[in-house]
Amino acid sequence: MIAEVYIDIPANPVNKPFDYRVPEPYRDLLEPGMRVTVPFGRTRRLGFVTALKESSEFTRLKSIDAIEDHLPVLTTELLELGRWLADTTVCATVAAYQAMLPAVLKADYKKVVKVEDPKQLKKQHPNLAGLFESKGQLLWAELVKNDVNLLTSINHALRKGSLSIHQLVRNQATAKHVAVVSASVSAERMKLEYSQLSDRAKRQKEALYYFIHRSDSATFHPTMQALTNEGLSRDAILKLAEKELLRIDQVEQFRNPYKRAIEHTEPLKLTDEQANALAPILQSMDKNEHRVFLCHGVTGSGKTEIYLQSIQHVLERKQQAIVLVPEISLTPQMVVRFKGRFGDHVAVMHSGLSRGEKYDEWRKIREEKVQVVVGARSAIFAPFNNLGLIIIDEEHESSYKQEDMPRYHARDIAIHRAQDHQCPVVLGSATPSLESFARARKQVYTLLSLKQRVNHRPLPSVHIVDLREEMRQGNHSVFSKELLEKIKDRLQKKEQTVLFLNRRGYATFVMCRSCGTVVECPHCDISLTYHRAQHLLKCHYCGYEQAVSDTCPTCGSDAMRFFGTGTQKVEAELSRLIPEARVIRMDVDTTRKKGSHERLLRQFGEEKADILLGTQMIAKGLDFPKVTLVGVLAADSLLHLADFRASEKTFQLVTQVAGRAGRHDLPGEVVIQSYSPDHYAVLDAARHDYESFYNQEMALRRLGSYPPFYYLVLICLTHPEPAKVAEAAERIALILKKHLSDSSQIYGPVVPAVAKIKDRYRYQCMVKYKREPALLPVLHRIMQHFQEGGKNGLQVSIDLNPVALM
Ligand SMILES: Nc1ncnc2c1ncn2[C@@H]1O[C@H](COP(=O)(O)OP(=O)(O)OP(=O)(O)O)[C@@H](O)[C@H]1O
Ligand SMILES: [Zn+2]
Ligand SMILES: [Zn+2]
Repeated sequence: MIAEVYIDIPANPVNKPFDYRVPEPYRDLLEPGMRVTVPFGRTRRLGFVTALKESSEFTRLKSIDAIEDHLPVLTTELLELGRWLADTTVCATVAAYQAMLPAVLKADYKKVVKVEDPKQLKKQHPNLAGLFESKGQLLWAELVKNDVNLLTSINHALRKGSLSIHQLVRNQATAKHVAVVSASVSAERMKLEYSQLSDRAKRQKEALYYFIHRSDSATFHPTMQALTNEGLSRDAILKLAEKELLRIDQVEQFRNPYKRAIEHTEPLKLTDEQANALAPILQSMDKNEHRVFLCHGVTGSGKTEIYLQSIQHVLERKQQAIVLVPEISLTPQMVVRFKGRFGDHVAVMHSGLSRGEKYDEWRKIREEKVQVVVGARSAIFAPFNNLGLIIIDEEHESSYKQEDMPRYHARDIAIHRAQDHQCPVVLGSATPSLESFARARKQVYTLLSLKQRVNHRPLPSVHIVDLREEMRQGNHSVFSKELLEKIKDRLQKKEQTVLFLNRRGYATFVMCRSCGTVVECPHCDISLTYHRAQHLLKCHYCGYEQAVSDTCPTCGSDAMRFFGTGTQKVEAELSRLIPEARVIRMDVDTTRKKGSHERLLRQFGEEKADILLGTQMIAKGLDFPKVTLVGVLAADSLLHLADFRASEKTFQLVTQVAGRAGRHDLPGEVVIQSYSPDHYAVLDAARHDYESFYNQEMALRRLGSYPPFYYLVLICLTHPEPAKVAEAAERIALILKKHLSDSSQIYGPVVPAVAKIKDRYRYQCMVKYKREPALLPVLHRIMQHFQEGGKNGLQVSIDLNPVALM
C-alpha cells in the first residue's frame, strides 16, 4: 500500500504529494487525513496523508516512520476544502491544511547538531568540540546562541562530516489526564477483605470503608484528588490498587476555560420581525437547501436571539452549527449567551485560550462531544461531519479575512462548506459589507430585515459636534463642551458613559516643533509611537524601540513634542476635568493579561465605574443597561487612510459604537465629535441610515471601479534591495499584461504608502477584474517562479480580495 503525503514545508517547490510505502503493521490503521512522520531528504518531517493507493509510478520508495493520529485530523471534506483553498488563495496545500488545525497539531521542529566524528572535530575546531564536551548532540539554537561567529566553523564541520544536522519532530498535542479511582471487586468481597486487614493498616481500612459504604459503589469513581481532599491517604489507595481491590485509571480530561456556573436561559418569545426572519432559515434547513441569508438588523434588534433559536433547530435535527464572532466581540458576555442556552453542547475557540485549551475544544468537536462551536475566524474549519447551519455575526468585520497565507475570507469558506453540506448560511450585521448588501439586492443572498429595536426601544439620538468650531472657540481639549456637560450630567444621575477612541491613525508620535522632523523607525517607513507606560518610542510594524529624547536628531533644538492622543492621555485629561469620575480604561495595554478583559467588563457591569474608555475592543457586543451616553472622540480618524474602504469603515464603526447606548429601559444619547462633520459617512451613521450610505458609497465605488463592481488582486513584493524588488515587480506587471484579458486593468508597479518594513523594500501591483478565467493559473505561476524565500530572497504575497490596500 502507498500513501500520498503532503510534507509540512509550506514553500512552493514541494507543493505536491510524495509517495511513501505503508509498512505492513500500519495498513489497517492508516486513513487519509492522518498525520505521519516520514523521512524527507536528510531529515524527518511531519506530513498529511491525503490518499491511499495500491501502486506508485515511482520505484525505490521510502516508508512511513510513524502514524501520529488515531483518528484523522482532517476529514474527507476538509481534505477537499484544503485543495480548493490552496487553489483559490494561491498558497501551498499544506499551508491550507495547517491553517485548519489548532496550533498544537503542527509539529514543533527543533534542529539538533550531532557529533559524527569527535576526533576530527577536536582537531579542526577545538572551540566547537569544547562546547559539546561529553554530549553527543546540542540544540542548534543553543549552539549558535553562544556565538554567532561559530557559524563558519559549524558550516565547515558540517561539510567535512564531523557534525551533522537533524530535525527533531515532537508531537505537541498533549491531553490532560486525571487519576480516577473505582472499586474493582464487589462490595461483599471488599467487606471480606476489610475484616481480614490488620488493624495496623488503618489508612487502608479507612479507604476501603469509604468505598464499601456507598450504595452506588459499582458506578462510583471519584478522582484521586477528590479522595485525598476527603482526607483519605493516597498511599493507602495505591496499596489497595496493588491488591486489585481498587483500580486507578488515567482518564482524559477536558480543560474547562469557563469554570463559572452559567445560568440556563429559555428561548424568548420572538417579536414579529424576529419571527419573520427566523422562519425562512428554519425552512431552508428542513428542505436541506443551501441558501445564504443576510440578516440586516439595526443594533439591539435581537439578531442573537434569532441565531440561538435557529441553532436550537439544528440540535433538534441532530446536526451541528458553527457560529463565527469577531475576535474582539467574543467577550464572556457573548459566550454566556450561547452556553446559557446550550450548556455543554458548546465549544468555544478564541485566541485567549491556552494552546492546550484550544486543543481540547477542538477535540470535543472532532469527537462529536459538542454540536455547536462559537469562535473567531479559524473556527470556520471546525471538523464537524453533519453541518446544519453556519452563522457569521458582524459579517462586515475585516478580521474575517486572514492576512497571512492562506489569505482566506471566512465568509467564502462558510459558503463553500454550506454548499457541501446543503445547509444555510446566515450573515448578520447592523452595517453589512457593501459586497454582501449588493448581493442581497441582486437576490443572490436572501435579505432578512429587522428595522426596529426589540420592544420598539428608540435608537439613540445623535449629536454631531464640529471639532474645528471648538478649536476656533479656543477649546483645545479632546472633549467638546457639549460632551463634557453630558458626561457630568450622567455622573449626577448615576448613569454610565462609554467613550470611544480609535487608536489607529490617532496614535501619539513625536515631532520637532522647530523643524518638523518626525521620529521614524530606522527599519520601516513609519513614525514611531510613544508608549507612556515604558516611556519608549516603538515601531508598530517591527517592534523596534528607542528611548525618548528631548533633542531633535535633525536640527538639535530641544523642541521635541508629543502629538496626537492615546487612551492614556484621554484618561489623564478626564481625571483633570472630572476628578470624581471613576474611569475604566480598556486598550491593548490594560487587557494584555489573561482574564483582564473579562474582569474590566465585569467591573463596569457591576457599576464600579462611571466611564468606560476604550479602543475598537469596546465597539462591539457590549450590552449594559445603565449606559445612556456614548461619546465618539474623533469619528474621522479612519476617514483619511489611503484606502477605498475608509468611509465604509468609519460608517460601520460609528454606527456600532452608537449602538451601545440606550439598549434597555433608559433612553440613549450619542455625541460624535468630528473634524469632518459634513462627511456622508458621519452624517448617515448619525441618522442611522444604512441605505443612504450604501447608495452614496456605491456610486463612488462604481466611479473608481472598486469592489463590489470589480474584484481586486494585490501582489506585494519585498526585498532588502530596492533595485531587485523594482525589477521583479516590473516583470510581474509584464506577465500580467501579457496573459490577462483586455477587460482587466493592471496597475503598477508602484511603491505603496509604507515603502519599507523591517528593512525590506516594498512594491505592489494591483489587478481589477470582473471575469478573468486566466487569473488563477497566472497567479500560481508567478508564485512558483518568483518566490525565493529566505532572509535575503524575494518575497511575493498574493492577496485576492484584499481588505486593506496598505
Ligand atoms: N424577543 C425578545 N424579547 C425580549 N427581549 C429580547 C428579545 N430578543 C432579544 N431581546 C433582548 O434585546 C437585547 C438586544 O438583543 P441582541 O443583543 O440580540 O441584539 P443584536 O441585534 O444582536 O444587537 P447588536 O447588533 O447591537 O449586537 C438583548 O438584551 C436581548 O436579550
Ligand atoms: Zn528639529
Ligand atoms: Zn520598524
